[in-house]
Amino acid sequence: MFTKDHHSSRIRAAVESLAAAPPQIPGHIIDSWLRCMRDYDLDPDALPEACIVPRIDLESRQYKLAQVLNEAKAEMTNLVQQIAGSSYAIMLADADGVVMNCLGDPGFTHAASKAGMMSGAVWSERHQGTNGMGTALLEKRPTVVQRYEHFLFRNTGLTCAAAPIFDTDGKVLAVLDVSGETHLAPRHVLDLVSMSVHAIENRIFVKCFQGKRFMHFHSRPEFVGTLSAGILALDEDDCILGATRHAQLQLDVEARALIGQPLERFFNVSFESLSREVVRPNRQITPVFDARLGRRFFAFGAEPGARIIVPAGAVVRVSPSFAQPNQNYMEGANPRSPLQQLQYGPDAAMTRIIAAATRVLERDVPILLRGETGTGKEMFAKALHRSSRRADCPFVAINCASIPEALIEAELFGYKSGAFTGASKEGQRGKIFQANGGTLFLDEIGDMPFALQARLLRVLEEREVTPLGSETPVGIDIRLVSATHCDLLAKIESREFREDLYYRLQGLTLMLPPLRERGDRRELIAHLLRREQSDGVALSMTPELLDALDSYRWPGNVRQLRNVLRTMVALRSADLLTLEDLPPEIAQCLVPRSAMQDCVQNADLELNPLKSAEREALLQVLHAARWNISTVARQLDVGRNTLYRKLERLHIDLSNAKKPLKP
Ligand SMILES: Nc1ncnc2c1ncn2[C@@H]1O[C@H](COP(=O)(O)OP(=O)(O)OP(=O)(O)O)[C@@H](O)[C@H]1O
Repeated sequence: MFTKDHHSSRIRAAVESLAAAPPQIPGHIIDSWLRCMRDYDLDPDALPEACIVPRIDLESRQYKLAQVLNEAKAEMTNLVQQIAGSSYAIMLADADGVVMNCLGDPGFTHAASKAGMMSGAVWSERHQGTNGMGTALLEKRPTVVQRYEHFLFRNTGLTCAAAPIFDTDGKVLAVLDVSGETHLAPRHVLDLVSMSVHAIENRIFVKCFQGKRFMHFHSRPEFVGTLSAGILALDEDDCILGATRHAQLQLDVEARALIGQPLERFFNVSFESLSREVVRPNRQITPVFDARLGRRFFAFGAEPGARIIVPAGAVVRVSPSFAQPNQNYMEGANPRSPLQQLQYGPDAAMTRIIAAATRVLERDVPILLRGETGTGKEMFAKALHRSSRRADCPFVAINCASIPEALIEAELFGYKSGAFTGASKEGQRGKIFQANGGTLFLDEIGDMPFALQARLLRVLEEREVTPLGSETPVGIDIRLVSATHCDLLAKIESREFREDLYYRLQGLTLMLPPLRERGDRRELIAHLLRREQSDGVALSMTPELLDALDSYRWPGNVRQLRNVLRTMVALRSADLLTLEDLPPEIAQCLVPRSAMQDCVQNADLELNPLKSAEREALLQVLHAARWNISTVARQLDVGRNTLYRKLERLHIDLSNAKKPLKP
């Protein structure tokens, strides 16, 4: 145990006379201490303020790193389970050392956030001195930093194990870290972190080359299909499209020398000869030879669509039929924009409105969002803003229904000092001006006082605001998004809403579907439940509960669903939620599942006998699989999209099938 003085004199002595540094201090730690003193001018005793990036910066970094974060999620949850019970935080930071995601032991993550271990905190070496994430990013290799190896005395309570995540060209994308106050066996933890990093890299690789053929290989047969195996992605002509880091290591060739080359230049096999083995019940591996050096490897080939082995550390503990995120929607070769992330699975209405909004994203078209309360209109407006080039400028929301009528004018347009009794001396910039360069979201626009509507219209037409008490207009550049749950046409009819303003607001009107009509409801439930498990505890639910939540009518839409899940999580007796956890007011409204089938049986159909028989057969399979589309797709060995097309052709309407007959 060192005192503060001891700690800093030990570092200074080691840096000043490298030869005299105690041998137990590893070389990479001394190198890092040197950088801290000479390059960053840090003081071991200093207590610098934790550096936290602004929220908007964090969100844009998370957006850029979306694919890595998506693929890392499951692995981080695995890690949580593997080191459960210790006081630790598991963090993923981007290549600049900014923490993107932080999970861990609930007791510790609270204390950890005080030590700056939280989303948005910067753990680069420059900011925090020698530390797991910052030093691993610079060293570009898995790194342990134990207590007094930290440069800043204030971090010496921690032990960190971190490993960088690379892309296939060797560029560092991010870093995964486990940091704790307890003295975890650091080498063991580093092994776990390194395994998770390999699993994440493999997942990203497989996702990037989705639909391609893969060859898995290793020099030892027992390692084929494990994390240490190499994976090559191949096109139909056996040409190499990509290679994982392990593939490059084993072949001792860099990606750029592999890509575009025929497979036969490196192995004495064709993909055909390998994949023939895969159809056998027990996946066989085939001995193959390195075409250049004659070394022996073992390999198997996986056809596109075949279940690809993405070796992972441990299996995530979720109930087997709990809706997993729909792979096609949650992930993809390209990161999804914040708008696209609002869709969790197949749903025609969401696809349509997201596509329409994306088309006008960079055009000066005002958007009017309609939809029942709680359908996510404000979330949609925010996502629209974050997906556009205005993302770095303000998003300003104003709820026209909740501001007293007397204040709304000042709130919107601002005022000069002394404009009215009670006005502040300095005056105030109105919300419209605050949104300059960004997005102004007018929620509950139907409740805007009639008299004000004319002023708003003028602002929109002339693109300038004149604060109360002023005569000088100020030019503005805003994107306008408004929202309402009421029928504006009826309000126009009753002379409560100006028709000219209505047409000015609705350059594009988008109707958000109620939750009960969304085809991605089950995936949305799964997503919201995952959001509630921020303390790192893996929550799951029984299939019965998922069915029940799926079939409820949700008058309060996504807001109500989120609140119900939040309550269930808070009051739960175990991490596996069951029907018992349902709030009574929801449980009372449920209808037995058998009653739900009628609507699909009695559809008014015009199908030929063959199609009718196919429909019957498919209904039976769906029924047996509890209407789980992924299960059915797997059983029938077709893709989910093909299955959805088939359902449509055979007039099987899933959302009807699952809806209760009465709310
Ligand atoms: N697509 C979504 N994904 C995750 N959560 C959502 C989604 N849509 C809505 N929510 C949740 O529901 C809550 C309500 O959403 P939001 O305020 O955007 O709805 P709204 O339609 O604007 O409601 P209101 O009409 O009552 O103002 C949000 O706080 C959010 O937690």
